[in-house]
Amino acid sequence: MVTRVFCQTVLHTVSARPLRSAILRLIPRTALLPWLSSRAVSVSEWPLLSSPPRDYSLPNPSWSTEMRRLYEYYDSLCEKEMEGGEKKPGGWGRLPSYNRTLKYAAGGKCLSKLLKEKARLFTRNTEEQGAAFEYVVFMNKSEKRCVCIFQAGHLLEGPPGNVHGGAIATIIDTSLGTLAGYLSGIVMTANLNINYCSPIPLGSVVLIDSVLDKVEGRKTFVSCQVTSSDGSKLHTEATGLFISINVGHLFGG
Ligand SMILES: CCCCCCCCCCCCCC(=O)SCCNC(=O)CCNC(=O)[C@H](O)C(C)(C)COP(=O)(O)OP(=O)(O)OC[C@H]1O[C@@H](n2cnc3c(N)ncnc32)[C@H](O)[C@@H]1OP(=O)(O)O
Repeated sequence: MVTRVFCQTVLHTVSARPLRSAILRLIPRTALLPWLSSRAVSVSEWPLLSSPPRDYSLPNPSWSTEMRRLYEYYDSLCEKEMEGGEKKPGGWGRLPSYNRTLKYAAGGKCLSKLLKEKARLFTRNTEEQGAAFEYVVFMNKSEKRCVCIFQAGHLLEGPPGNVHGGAIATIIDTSLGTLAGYLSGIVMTANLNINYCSPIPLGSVVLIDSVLDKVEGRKTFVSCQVTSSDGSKLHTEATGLFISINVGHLFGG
């Protein structure tokens, strides 16, 4: 709370960008985590917005039967509050997803003012449902693993009828980055290695299963496999290196 108030004060009062960055660099990453990480967000915790932001990871009419089936499967594994306030243990949790991560993270509204007003998260930049990246991430903290259910829309075409390699890299970066960020705080991608094994048909649903390999100081090593929804076909394999940064790094510090 103290950190949050401090950051908001700095951002409101310090207008010189280098000085602002320098001050923000002094704040430990871990202190910022609770209000920057996407898992800290819930609509009920966002009283500053006049209308709640759209959570793009919830089912919408463009989702295929397979996408819904997988969503319902992982959702059934999630921790749920039961009648009487007791929690049904599950180990899994669904991560909400907004089109301006920083703005909708609790307390991030002030930081987001420093960024371009029209900026949108690359994977959530169209309102046309089903056109591009339809995905939802389920996190298993104890297993240090996450599963992303991804349905590739028609705007992601590369080879005729199949998904563009850059779009595949994007959803891999998103999945691995979400896992690394969840486990290590604010991170940036330093390295991605991708092996494309078989094409992903447009409109199909795939699973991106990501795991933590190791953490060495500021370096978080993660890897993933992209498979068909029944797991029978391997489409892509990747490894990623994510480096923990101070928030000032995002502002040129
Ligand atoms: C914020 C809220 C998020 C919420 C979730 C949103 C969901 C969406 C998720 C979307 C996710 C999307 C995410 C995105 O798309 S992030 C966007 C794409 N990434 C970038 O633009 C990053 C650009 N690069 C940099 O900013 C810096 O180079 C970084 C920050 C990466 C490191 O610069 P920094 O000056 O800080 O660190 P350092 O140079 O002292 O190096 C430190 C250590 O790391 C080792 N090293 C460095 N680079 C490499 C390399 N390439 N291979 C192997 N090793 C490497 C290095 O040897 C050293 O090791 P050691 O000597 O200590 O052993």
